[in-house]
Amino acid sequence: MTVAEAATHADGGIDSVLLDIEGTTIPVAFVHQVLFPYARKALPELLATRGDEPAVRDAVADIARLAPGVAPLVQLNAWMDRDEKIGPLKALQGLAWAEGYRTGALQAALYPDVLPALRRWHEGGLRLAVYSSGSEAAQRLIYGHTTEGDVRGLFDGFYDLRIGGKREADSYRAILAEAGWEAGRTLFLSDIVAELDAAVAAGLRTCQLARPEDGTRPGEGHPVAATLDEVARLFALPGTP
Ligand SMILES: CSCCC(=O)C(=O)COP(=O)(O)O
Ligand SMILES: [Mg+2]
Repeated sequence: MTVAEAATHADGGIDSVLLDIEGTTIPVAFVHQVLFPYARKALPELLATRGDEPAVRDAVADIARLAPGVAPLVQLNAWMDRDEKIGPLKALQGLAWAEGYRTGALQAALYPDVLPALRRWHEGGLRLAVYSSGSEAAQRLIYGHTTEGDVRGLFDGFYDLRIGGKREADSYRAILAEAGWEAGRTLFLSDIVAELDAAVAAGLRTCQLARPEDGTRPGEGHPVAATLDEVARLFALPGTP
């Protein structure tokens, strides 16, 4: 759909926006070249020294259930090699990143268009929430440690894989039920077409972020935007520049 066509179809009825993180609000390069390597390096020591913490114990128990007989670190490395979106890996990565944000080694640099747009949308009365494969704790860390400070207050909710996988329509239904949002007035933003397809199956409106700096390719079946300002124009969101 072209920008003009989407604008024609826009009814101005969006009151809630659900946002993916990687490729939508944060550069793919930051996740793959900064966050993932940081966690991969930190995980051996984390497993060796923090095994008594409930969150670590729970994640290790989940790994044993999903991959019986495989050493936790071996399994984690295999999942990381394949960029698997799987609960215990995401929980442990979140714990590793917490230390990086605490020491200042990590700071989240969002795409430059993101915070100005989210602030306008928030001030304009839109409800915002996050849905990422990264754990809820990791999401809060990212938005709590951006280059512009703690912006967690912009969001009403943080949803992760506990609600279900991002390519399953039931996950979006569960988010709507929990948030009390209406499907037809909720816009889901992501760079991944399979996620957008699942959201459409649950009745949500969708827009793909295809950001040239990430090399994301526009897919079929959804309006496409390169920035959140373009999303705002396509869907007549509050504070459209
Ligand atoms: C919470 S930031 C790290 C994101 C992450 O771990 C990941 O796998 C990317 O998932 P997304 O659903 O945001 O594309
Ligand atoms: Mg993404």
